[in-house]
Amino acid sequence: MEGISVEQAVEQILQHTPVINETEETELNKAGGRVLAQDMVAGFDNPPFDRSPVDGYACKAEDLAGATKEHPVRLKVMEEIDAGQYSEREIQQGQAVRIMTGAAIPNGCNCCIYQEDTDYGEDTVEVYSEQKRWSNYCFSGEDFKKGTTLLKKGTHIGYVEAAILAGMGVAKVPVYRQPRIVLLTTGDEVVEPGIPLPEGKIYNSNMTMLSVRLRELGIESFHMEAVKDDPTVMSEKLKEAAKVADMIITTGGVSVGKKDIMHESLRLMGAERIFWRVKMKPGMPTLFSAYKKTSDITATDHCASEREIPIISLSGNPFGVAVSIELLIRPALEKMMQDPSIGLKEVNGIMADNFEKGIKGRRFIRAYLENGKFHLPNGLHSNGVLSSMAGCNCLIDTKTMENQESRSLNAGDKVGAILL
Ligand SMILES: Nc1nc2c(c(=O)[nH]1)N[C@H]1C(S)=C(S)[C@@H](COP(=O)(O)OP(=O)(O)OC[C@H]3O[C@@H](n4cnc5c(N)ncnc54)[C@H](O)[C@@H]3O)O[C@H]1N2
Ligand code: MOO
Repeated sequence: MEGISVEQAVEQILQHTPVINETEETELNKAGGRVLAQDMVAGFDNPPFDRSPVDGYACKAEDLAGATKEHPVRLKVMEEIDAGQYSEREIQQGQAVRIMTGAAIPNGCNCCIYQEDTDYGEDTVEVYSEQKRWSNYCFSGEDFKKGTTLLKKGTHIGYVEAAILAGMGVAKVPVYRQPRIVLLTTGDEVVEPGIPLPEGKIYNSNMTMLSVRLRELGIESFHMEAVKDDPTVMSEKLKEAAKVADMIITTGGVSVGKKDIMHESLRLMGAERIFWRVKMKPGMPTLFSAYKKTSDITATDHCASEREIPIISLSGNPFGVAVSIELLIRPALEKMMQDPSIGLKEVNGIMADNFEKGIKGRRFIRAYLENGKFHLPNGLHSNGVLSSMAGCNCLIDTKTMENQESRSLNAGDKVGAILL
């Protein structure tokens, strides 16, 4: 197979991929999936007060010595404290307060009692069990202490991290700005879904695949366009895209046919070819270029700065696009977004089925991993066929086959894969 290895391809893509260091503030509710651009330090103890974890009563544990159902201890109930209320009262020997879960425990108390262990009394209460000091008692700061760094710069914000930020009282979250990715597809045979299909045409599945996958990986902002098979038009579109993009992804037109326009389009644009062809199936004819863009001189910034924009041109076959997104684009996004959660996850397992095609070179095979076993979907494994990939959750990498010389992959073989 012609070309460089997948690893070399990734290395070269990374070399020409910028890290986005610009930051912005986003609303807390929109922070999920973003990456923190600053350490987040607690500004107060949480909870800010000692609180009851039960609905019941708070009192002094010493008062309850020897309490049983037969010989209850009777305490005077001074007041009721519900969650959200605060009492300045100092509780004395023989006294208790009625208290609800989450309410601030008043001074003088050192335990809380489940109301089920009492007679639910209003003015006085009979308590049926002893308590140790500090039992059913949550201390202020048990969640976090003022001055503690709770989340570090570079943290991927998931639902838990977002909720921690909410608990800290943060409404605007400092995050790295999102990469601006422009998606262009080529192909005179390709039309957009939603219109009747003319003879000789197919619907554009690559654009939707790329945009939805990017969204799944946390990238919302991008521009998309289907461009006809004309190198002059495409080179203009590429130049336009380069004005706004941090990265450009194209599909189709990278092979050797008369209409494989990407080579000429990128030359006309003035982009530098870094590599063409990767030793992998599908996605072999992937073309990677870098475009040096000089930003305009502005009034405030008198020196023109040069920026490099990576242009990843994928083959048109939809399964090739699906595989290349994972192997080539994800590592670039991981670097660009400084988000380790985007990195590839590798898994090992055992083949449950035979792979019926012969294996030449390094191949990535769609599969479904369940309980350590790789199941192959029904339907063709051709590179232009996507329908059989529905429901698959991994790509088997034939480089991980125990017997590298083997041309077949059979049930029982140990093999590795990347998770989708
Ligand atoms: N003589 C040779 N022919 C081919 C070679 C070769 O080495 N010598 N390589 C083959 C391999 S491998 C691949 S992969 C393809 C790559 O072709 P291109 O990247 O130039 O892609 P296209 O020709 O434009 O399209 C390939 C295939 O995918 C369909 N397609 C394209 N765009 C879309 C889209 N947006 N949505 C859905 N489907 C799309 C297109 O209609 C073609 O069927 O070249 C082989 N040929
Ligand atoms: O590299 Mo192509 O995607 O094998 O069919």
